[in-house]
Formats: sequence, structure tokens, C-alpha cells
Amino acid sequence: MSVAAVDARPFRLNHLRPAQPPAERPLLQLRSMQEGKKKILFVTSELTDLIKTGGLADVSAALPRALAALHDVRVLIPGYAQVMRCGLPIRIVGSVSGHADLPAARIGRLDMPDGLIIYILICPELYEREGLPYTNANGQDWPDNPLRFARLGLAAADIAAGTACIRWAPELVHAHDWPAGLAPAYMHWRGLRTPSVFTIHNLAYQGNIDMSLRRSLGIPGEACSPERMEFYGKLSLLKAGIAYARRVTTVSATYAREITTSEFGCGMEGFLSMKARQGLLSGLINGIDESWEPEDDAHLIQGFGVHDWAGKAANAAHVREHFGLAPSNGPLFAVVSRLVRQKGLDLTIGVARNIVEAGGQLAILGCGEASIEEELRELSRRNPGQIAARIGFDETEARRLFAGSDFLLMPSRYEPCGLSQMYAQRYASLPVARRTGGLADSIDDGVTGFLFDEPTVASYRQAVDRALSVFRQPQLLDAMRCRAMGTGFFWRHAIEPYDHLYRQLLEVREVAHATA
Ligand SMILES: Nc1ncnc2c1ncn2[C@@H]1O[C@H](COP(=O)(O)OP(=O)(O)O[C@H]2O[C@H](CO)[C@@H](O)[C@H](O)[C@H]2O)[C@@H](O)[C@H]1O
Repeated sequence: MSVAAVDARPFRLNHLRPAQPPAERPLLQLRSMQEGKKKILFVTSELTDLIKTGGLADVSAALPRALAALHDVRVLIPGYAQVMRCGLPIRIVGSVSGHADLPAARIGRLDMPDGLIIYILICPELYEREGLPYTNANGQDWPDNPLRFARLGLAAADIAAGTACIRWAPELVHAHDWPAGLAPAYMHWRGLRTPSVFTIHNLAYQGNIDMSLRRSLGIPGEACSPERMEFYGKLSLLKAGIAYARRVTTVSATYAREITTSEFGCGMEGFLSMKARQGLLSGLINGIDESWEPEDDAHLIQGFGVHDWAGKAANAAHVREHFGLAPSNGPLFAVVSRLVRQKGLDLTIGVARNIVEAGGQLAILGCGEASIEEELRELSRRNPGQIAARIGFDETEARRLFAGSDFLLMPSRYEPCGLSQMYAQRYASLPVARRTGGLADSIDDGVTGFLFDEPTVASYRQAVDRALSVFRQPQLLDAMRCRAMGTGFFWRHAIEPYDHLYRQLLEVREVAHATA
């Protein structure tokens, strides 16, 4: 999850379809499914429908919808200016009182057209300002972020305790990334028995704050130890989530293992290893929502299906024209990415010449750190007609790039899961990616994409060469594209482990109640 500066425009409200129970399910079974539905509150700082800076927003929007057939999942999100002016009615349904320096706030309810219920934490002095969720327009963190996201965590605890007066109380709270890390903590400090799950989408963003803020956030003294949320002399909101949640998940099995090592653990490897040994840490791979359908995606210039590459070519022609690339029959490589060090753009700059010398072209869409943006602009200036970088955030162009490109470049230094490589495969663009995290778990090397091991230009170049070689073999290219399109990483195939986890935690709770 990003703290980098990106545009956060509202997205099409209807592009996510709710998961439907299969039509042939007998009525009785459906009724018992309804009865078995558990009330779950997602706590998140981004949601694609309303505000997005990266993959967290996609998961926060798609996973509750995919789970809707099994559970009553609702979402709590801060009432940023972009959320408050989303154009849909927000009804005030409750309120939460102040605590320490956290101001009182109101709870609004937003019913999305597809039925998803979103609770909005309305607190104008904390959230209604021009800028992005974590930063101002210049990319600097909001100085009151500790207060802003502590308020989010405490509101979740208020809702779980039933003190927010919204006439709905979750049986389980699922908090995401550091901005929601204090939700399980406040629940614990309030003595609530409602179980909580905390998901790490990106361990590198930790929400570490000054210890002197403890009192103003209403954090008790017991929290300031290495077994809790103290982290090298600071208080870490991410570590609070890990410490106090009943279970911790991250977004792929490989990343779950990686973060217990010093290479990927960002200083928390010891703490996470302990959680893993206790059986409290697991990796559940992300999915993609049902809108990723190349045959009828309204964003595309022309739809296409397997073996039918005319539509793909139409999108490629559009991309070339839109990006100012010369007409060509050569391979088209794409980058759709937040521009941060994690994503390895420096490595892509290192292989760019190989691509161009082999007759390939490169179209880059992204935004983020100013220095990386400038390096990419410079790369584009040096290779007119062959390499083009568009700095910005654009959902439609991103989809057209996935559809029009032959290969997607994703040389991430680490990647908790990654969604872009899943979108690309669905749209028959073969990912060239580092064998790490969710990239290793979602790309079948030589079958649906190309993996390389070391975060070096030399290792990456070998994978790019393999991609170029496949491009010269149309039958093999066709076969790999068809296999990639068939991988179908849809959420409907990925929700079962979440359902299992929720039920496991709730059963433990019911047994504890029964024996109390
Ligand atoms: N300029 C641009 N214009 C339009 N769309 C753009 C864009 N730049 C990026 N995107 C889109 O933003 C999303 C990025 O999601 P990723 O999962 O690939 O990475 P991110 O690092 O943000 O997410 C973090 O959280 C997710 C969710 O768990 C993990 O998958 C991931 O590994 C972790 O780093 C994708 O939907 C992508 O298409």
C-alpha cells in the first residue's frame, strides 16, 4: 500500500459485480447459507470505488463483494473529501465519541448500487482536505496521520463494541495494513472478545510514529514493549495490528515465508517468525474481480477472446498512437506501476536498450516518486517513437495497456502479491517478473510468463531475451497467451481460505462462550 503521491479520482461505480450464488443451488442450501452468514467489518484506508492509490484499494473493494454470498461484509473507510463528494447519498447512522486527543466523529452509511454497504467515518478536521489519503499534493505525509488513522482504528473498535449506535455489530473485524493497524489493538484494550484478522499488504509501509504520541492517541503503557507495538524506539501501527490481531495474514504464501527472513522482513522478521511458529501467520493469495473480462471490458478499444488476436491488435494500435510510439509489428512491452523503488524501474531502464535493439517498444504508465518519474521521461526522450512514459494514473489506459501489450514488465524487488501480473495474464500479456512473493506464486515460468531470480539487470535480461524469443515463435506465443488467459485468478476461486479462517476464529469463540 502506497504512501506515494498518485491521483485518486473516483472510479466507475458499477464495474465490480457482486459474487452470485450459483443458480442451481437448492433453496434449502441457500437458506442455510444465509443463516450461516457472519457479520464482518473490513477496516481500510482505500477502496477502488471511492479512492485508490494502489492494490489495497482493489482488494478492499473486491474481496467483500466476492464474500457477499457467504457473509455480510461491510467496509469502514475514512470520509476523505473525495469520498464525501462521490455523488451517492450518505446517511448519518451513528456517532463515536472522542478519546484522548481523538475527536468525536459521525458514522455515515453509503449503499453502493450493487449492495455493498460502506460506513464512512466522518470527521472533517481529519479527513476533508485536498490531497491524497496519506500525503498532501507535494507527496509529504500529513503531519496528523497518527491521529487520522488512530481515529479509524478506534472507530472500528467502537463499532465492534456496539457503542457507535449503528444497529449492526460485527462478529469479526478484518483490518488492512498500517492505517487500520490500531483497530485490533483498541479492541483488545477495550476488552472486546470479537476476533480480529490483520492483513499485511505491504510490510515496508509501517506507520511508525513517535513514542511521545502515546497519550494523545490513548495508547496504554503496556503497548510500549517489543512484544507489542514498540519498534526500535517508535510505536508502529503495523506492528500493533500484528501484535493484537487474533490472526495475521499476508497476500501470498511465498511472501508469508519471505517476511520471516532478514532480506524481506523490514526489521520485523523476528516478530513475524514467532507468529509463524505459533501458527498465527498465513499467506492467502489475492484475486481479481469479475470486471477483468477481455471479451466485454467497456474500457477496451475492442474485445477479444482466446486465439482471437485481432481485438488485441486493435488495442496495441491504440496504445502506440496514444503513447506516441511508431507503428510496428514488433513486440510491445508495458509497465503499469506505482513508481517506487519496490517496483524495480531502475532495472527496467537497464534492459530498455535490449528491447529496442531487438525491435521492441516500451510503453510505461505510472506515477510516484519524482526522481523515478524524471528518469523515465528522460528514457523516453532518448528513444523517441520506441519508448514512451506517461506519468499519471488512468484506469482506462491501464486496461488498454494490459490488453494491447505482448509482455508486462514487473521486476519487483519484493512483491507481496501483485495484481498487475494477474490482470496482464487475463488479457494475454505475458508477465516478465522477478521470482518473488506473489509473482512466484501466480506466474508459471515458461508457460504463462517468464521469471528471473536475481534483482539484477543481467538476470532480468535473460528473461526478456526468452520473451523476445517466444515472440518470434507465433505458435508458442499463441499457446502461452491462451494458457495465461485461462489462469483466471478470480476472487471466486480465492475466497475459500478466508471463509475457512473466519469460521475457524468464530467457532473458537462460540466454543469459548459455550464453556464459559
Ligand atoms: N498509473 C497507473 N494507472 C492506473 N492504474 C495503476 C497505475 N499504477 C498502478 N495501477 C494499478 O494499481 C494496482 C497496483 O496493484 P499491485 O497489487 O500490483 O501493487 P501495489 O504495490 O499498489 O499493492 C500492494 O497491495 C497489493 C494488494 O494486496 C499487493 O498485491 C501488492 O503486492 C502490494 O505491493 C493495480 O490495479 C494496477 O493496475
